[in-house]
Amino acid sequence: MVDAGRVILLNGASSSGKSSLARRLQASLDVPFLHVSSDQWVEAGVIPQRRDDEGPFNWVDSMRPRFFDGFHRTIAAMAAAGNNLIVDHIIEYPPWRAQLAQLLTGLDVFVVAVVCDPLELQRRELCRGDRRSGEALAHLHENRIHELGPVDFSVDTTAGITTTLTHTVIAAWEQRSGPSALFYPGGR
Ligand SMILES: Nc1ncnc2c1ncn2[C@@H]1O[C@H](COP(=O)(O)OP(=O)(O)OP(=O)(O)O)[C@@H](O)[C@H]1O
Repeated sequence: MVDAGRVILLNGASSSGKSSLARRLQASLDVPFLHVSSDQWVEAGVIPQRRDDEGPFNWVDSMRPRFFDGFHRTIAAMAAAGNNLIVDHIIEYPPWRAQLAQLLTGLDVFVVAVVCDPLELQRRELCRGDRRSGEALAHLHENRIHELGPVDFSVDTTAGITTTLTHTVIAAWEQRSGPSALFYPGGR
């Protein structure tokens, strides 16, 4: 039996800087961590381009729930195989958080809220041009992703992801004790 990997779970709105922070953490940590994101699957072309509103290609009601159900299971599977993971994710709904808590029970998990000023989120969204306008604010105000339950640590990327900020996250992770806040009851 291998020892399970440790999981650092970054949760933040689109454009909050999760992927950028994940890469900085990966580069700074003294042990290898895999950076895992559902975006990587999307960018690799796993999803068929056809996304009809009805029938088997219906994305919103049919394919998307299964896609993320499976993505959540892969996090647990990769960690169980002994991989340390930095998971870059948007926990959009209370059942997603509950499922992650259930799947990751018994593992060493550290949940980090990646927050950013809404105006800066909108600015980044506009600049990058590869995200739907309003997506980041929808994560904050419709999904209320930062109200789904307690976290272990929180970082604000509004002023940039500096070496100091990266080391602050690593120091907090190194000082973690007891079960992750992920396993405490959710917020709303
Ligand atoms: N601190 C920052 N200051 C300025 N720009 C940033 C900062 N962090 C990230 N960006 C830029 O904002 C955009 C989004 O960053 P990133 O991909 O890291 O966010 P994300 O939270 O992973 O987004 P998504 O969930 O949409 O994939 C990128 O173009 C990135 O270069």
